[in-house]
Amino acid sequence: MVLRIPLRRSASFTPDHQPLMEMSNPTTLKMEANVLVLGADSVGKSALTVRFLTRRFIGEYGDMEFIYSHSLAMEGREIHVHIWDIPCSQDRVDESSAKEKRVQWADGFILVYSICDRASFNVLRPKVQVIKAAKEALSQEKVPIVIVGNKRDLHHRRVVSSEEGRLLALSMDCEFYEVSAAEAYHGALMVFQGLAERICEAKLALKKGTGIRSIVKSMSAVFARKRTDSL
Ligand SMILES: Nc1nc2c(ncn2[C@@H]2O[C@H](COP(=O)(O)OP(=O)(O)OP(=O)(O)O)[C@@H](O)[C@H]2O)c(=O)[nH]1
Repeated sequence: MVLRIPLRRSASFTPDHQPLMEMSNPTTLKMEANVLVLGADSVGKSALTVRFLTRRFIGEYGDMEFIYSHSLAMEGREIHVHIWDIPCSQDRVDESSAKEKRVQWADGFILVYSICDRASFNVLRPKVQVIKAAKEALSQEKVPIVIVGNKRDLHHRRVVSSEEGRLLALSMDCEFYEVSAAEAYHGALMVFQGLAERICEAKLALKKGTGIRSIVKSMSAVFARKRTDSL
C-alpha cells in the first residue's frame, strides 16, 4: 500500500525540539542550504528524508520527486534547508543537462546506499567523482558530501560492512553515517543537521575568502595606481 504522506512541495516544518525564540531574534543569521539526496533504487532516500522532516517512518513512499523546505535553528543561525529528493527511476531517465542543473543547485549532497545491496554501494564512488568534478571546478572550496549506509536494522542481510562504508567516505573526503530510517529519528537528524552546518561553514568561509580577495584586489589596484602616478 502506498500511503500519501501529508507533505507538499516546499512545505515547511519546525521540529518540536527546536528553540523557536531564537528564530525570531533579529540578530539571528539567516542562511539557505540546498541539499540533494541521491542513490540507487529503494535504498531509503525518501524514508530518510521523511524521517528527518516528520520523525516518522511510514513504510512506503511512492515514486514522487519533491523539494521540501525545513527550518533549523542552531547556534544563532536560522538555516532554511531545501531538500530535493529525487527517485532513482527519474534520475536515470533525466538528460545530463537536468542532472547537471540539480548538481549546480545543490550546496551539499547526501548519497545513500543500502547495507544489504552491494550494487547500491558500488555506484557511489563514481557519483562522488562526478559531483566533485562539477562543483570543485567552479570553486576552491570542498563540497560538503555525506555518505549514508541505510537499513542498519537489517543486519542479518548485511553485505556491505561498516568499515567499507567508512573507508569509502575517508578516501573520498566525505562524512559517513550508518543509520536505520526505519528504526530511529536520531540518525536522520545527525545526517541532515550535520550537513546543513557544514554547508553554512563552507558558505561563510567562501564569503570571508571573497572579502579578503576583494580587499587584496583593491589594495593592489591602489599600489599599481601609485606606481603609475610616480612615473
Ligand atoms: N528495513 C528497512 N527498510 C527501509 C529502511 N529505509 C527504507 N526502507 C524501505 O525500503 C523501501 C524503499 O524506500 P524508499 O524510501 O522509497 O527508497 P528510495 O531510495 O526513495 O527509492 P526510489 O524512490 O525508488 O529511488 C521501502 O519499502 C521502505 O520501507 C530502513 O532503514 N530499514
